[in-house]
Amino acid sequence: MIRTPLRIQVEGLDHSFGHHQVLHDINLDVSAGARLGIVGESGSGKTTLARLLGGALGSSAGAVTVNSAPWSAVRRGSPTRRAVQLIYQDPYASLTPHVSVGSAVREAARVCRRLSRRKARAHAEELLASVGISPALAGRRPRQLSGGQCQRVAIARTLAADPDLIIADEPTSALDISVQAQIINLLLDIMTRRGAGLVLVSHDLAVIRHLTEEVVVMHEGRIVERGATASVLTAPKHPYTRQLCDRS
Ligand SMILES: Nc1ncnc2c1ncn2[C@@H]1O[C@H](COP(=O)(O)OP(=O)(O)OP(=O)(O)O)[C@@H](O)[C@H]1O
Repeated sequence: MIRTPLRIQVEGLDHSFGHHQVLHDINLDVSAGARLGIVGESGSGKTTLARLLGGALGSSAGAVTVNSAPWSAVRRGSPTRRAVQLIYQDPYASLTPHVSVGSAVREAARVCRRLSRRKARAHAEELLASVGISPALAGRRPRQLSGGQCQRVAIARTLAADPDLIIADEPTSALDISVQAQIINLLLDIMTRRGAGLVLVSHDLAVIRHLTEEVVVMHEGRIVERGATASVLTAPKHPYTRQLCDRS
């Protein structure tokens, strides 16, 4: 299938929850090959921005567009919607509790790739194997797996959609240190082997340095600094970025 090159544009985005304005005048351009990090202290608006970028949260008309259309105009299940996949901090939250992990990945493969049930089953097994989940675990429900295993399943399900861009919000922060590196390496492998782009929200500047080429620094709902990851993190210009780097 030939796809339109993906481009998400954010222009003058403000966002409020009730009377609380949490994002102020955000401007950002993200395309399929992006490797963009979003950093900032807790409450600075990173998750909100990630969800708006991925169309998981509605924005004021026209402030966030995907291939020039507002997310609200992009149909569920459409190729554009599938091209952008979100991975959340809590791996259990992104899976349905009573559905076995094998079924979750199989169903995603069936719907996203329009496969027959038989082919979807085989494809789901391949995807689970590719993230290191053995077929013996496919019948388990999310809570019968560890957090790390569950995050792998969430990634396998994301891969079923063959995304151009993965938006990952703190994908390792709920996991044991020993498992974090495995998930990071998995994301790196997906980017290099499948050519998917990544928008990564993380508190961990070492991870941001490892996985991204550009970074935006958020403070109190505004982007206060942006640029090549290596230069922003090595020679931060904004005082807030300096503080962030000093603390890590
Ligand atoms: N659904 C919501 N309803 C009301 N307020 C919200 C909602 N989601 C987020 N907020 C508020 O918006 C602000 C930004 O939150 P957000 O989760 O985007 O920050 P963050 O930088 O991702 O923080 P963290 O690093 O702790 O996850 C916070 O003040 C938060 O309390």
